[in-house]
Amino acid sequence: MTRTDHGGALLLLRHGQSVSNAADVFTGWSDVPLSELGAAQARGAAEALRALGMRPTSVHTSLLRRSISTAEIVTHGLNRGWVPVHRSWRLNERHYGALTGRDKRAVAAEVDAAVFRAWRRSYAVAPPPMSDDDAATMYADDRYTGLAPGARPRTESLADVWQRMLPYWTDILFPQLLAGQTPLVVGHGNTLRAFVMFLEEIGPREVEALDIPTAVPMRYGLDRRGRPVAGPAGRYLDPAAAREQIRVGLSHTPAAPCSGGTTSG
Ligand SMILES: O=C(O)[C@@H](CO)OP(=O)(O)O
Repeated sequence: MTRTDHGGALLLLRHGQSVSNAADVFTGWSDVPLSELGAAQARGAAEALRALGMRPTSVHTSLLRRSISTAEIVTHGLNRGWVPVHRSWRLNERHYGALTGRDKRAVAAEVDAAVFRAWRRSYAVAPPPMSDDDAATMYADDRYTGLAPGARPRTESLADVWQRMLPYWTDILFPQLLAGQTPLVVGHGNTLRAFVMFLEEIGPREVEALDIPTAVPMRYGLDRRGRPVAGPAGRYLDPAAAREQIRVGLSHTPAAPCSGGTTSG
């Protein structure tokens, strides 16, 4: 694979608001649709990318419909519905274990605030695992038949998320970037936290304060060493839109740490 002079650019986008985000429910691998606001946010993301002249050459989604729908809205909004699409369970949201489908405020009322925060935002701590029955239902879904039984998560920490995303970066995204392409990854709040942690070499403590707003595009170019770097304005193509999302998000679940500006999405 030949590397171009400038390398490619990686575009990252969290899906638009889902109905579970709107209801403040732990989502993880549950497959919920976009809310009306989420679909409008996806149209806005397409508009932002078009205004800034961003032209993705491939699109990468999880197997979850909030990622797939957002990607469809964005590519059609850019008049680039023809670009190759790759989908992988490796890009799924972090598996939220036994918290999946539970009301965030109800869980916050049951456990110590530090435990709740560690489940949501720490690097190393995973929430309690999903029950056998719930896992059996989840993995009866056709989309997961390719996943070896031993590789079907019952819960995941952010560290686990990065481990299962790493082959996708190494085998699919990085070669595309070295070839000068512009892959667009339409991901999830916690998978994109793991991506940003890796790309910006953020440490486990610092990542606790990192949150990713819905449908605000981010861009990383490649430096001369092939290391991805954020542009002069930082990771967000529209920092003002990111700040607005963060401000709105702070009215949700009272668990997000405040330093660095976070949102529950
Ligand atoms: O529920 C989820 O899967 C995630 C993102 O939507 O929530 P949180 O922001 O609490 O990690």
